[in-house]
Amino acid sequence: MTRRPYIVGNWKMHGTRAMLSEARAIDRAAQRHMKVEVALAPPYTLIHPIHREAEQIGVGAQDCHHMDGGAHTGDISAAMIADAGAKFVILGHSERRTEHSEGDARVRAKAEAALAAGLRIIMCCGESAETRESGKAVAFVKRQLKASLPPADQLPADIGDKLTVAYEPIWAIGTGNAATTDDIAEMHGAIRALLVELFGEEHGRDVRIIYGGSVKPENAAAIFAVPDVGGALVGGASLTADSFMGIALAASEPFEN
Ligand SMILES: O=C(CO)COP(=O)(O)O
Repeated sequence: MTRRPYIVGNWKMHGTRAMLSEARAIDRAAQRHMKVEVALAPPYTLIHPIHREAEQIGVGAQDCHHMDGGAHTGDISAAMIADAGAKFVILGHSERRTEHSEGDARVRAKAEAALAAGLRIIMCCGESAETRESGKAVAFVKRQLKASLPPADQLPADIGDKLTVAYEPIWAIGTGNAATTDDIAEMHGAIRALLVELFGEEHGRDVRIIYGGSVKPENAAAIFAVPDVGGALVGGASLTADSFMGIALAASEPFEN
């Protein structure tokens, strides 16, 4: 099955209620791009207000704790974000891995907790500039992803619906320098091969692999034309409806010919 392109906005630590008008505009515009699946991961505080109003877009969170509950001051569980209206959660983002010392085993525990709470997951992976320069990017990402994903027997049968992989090279995030289409093609091909090895031909091909790192309306069409690119995880350019929907338009055009 070929799934719709998946365009996800990661608002990171941006957005107060004043941003709800932007979310509304994204939701309205998304109704015109039904061939693309559009979603937003706002800060926790905006999940419920966006969920209440959104008719077309999916709403998710940027992280969750790996435990169901308990004495974890300042944390939030998968069940809590689901209760607020989240349908998915981004896990293993490099900013979490770096700023909160999250290793692969912790990320994997979060994935198991999220799936148990009925959430879909967007599992992030990506190498640093040093790793790329040393020529070990593909090996690093394959190892990181394999260690961060739950084993096949713990994943639900509808794996292509529950799991999306996001390749986000750290050096491309927020820099304005997206990876080249050649680098994206090589990495997404390697990730696809790993997914087929882990989950079998049918399920491994059903999982969308989306690219993140300085995606903008100007470079989106070229990136979406790369084989095995199933959408984008967008930071800065998802903060306004104009630029975010410019990216969604680039994803829908080839499918509207
Ligand atoms: O980290 C990202 C999305 O999760 C990418 O951020 P930018 O689009 O701002 O580079």
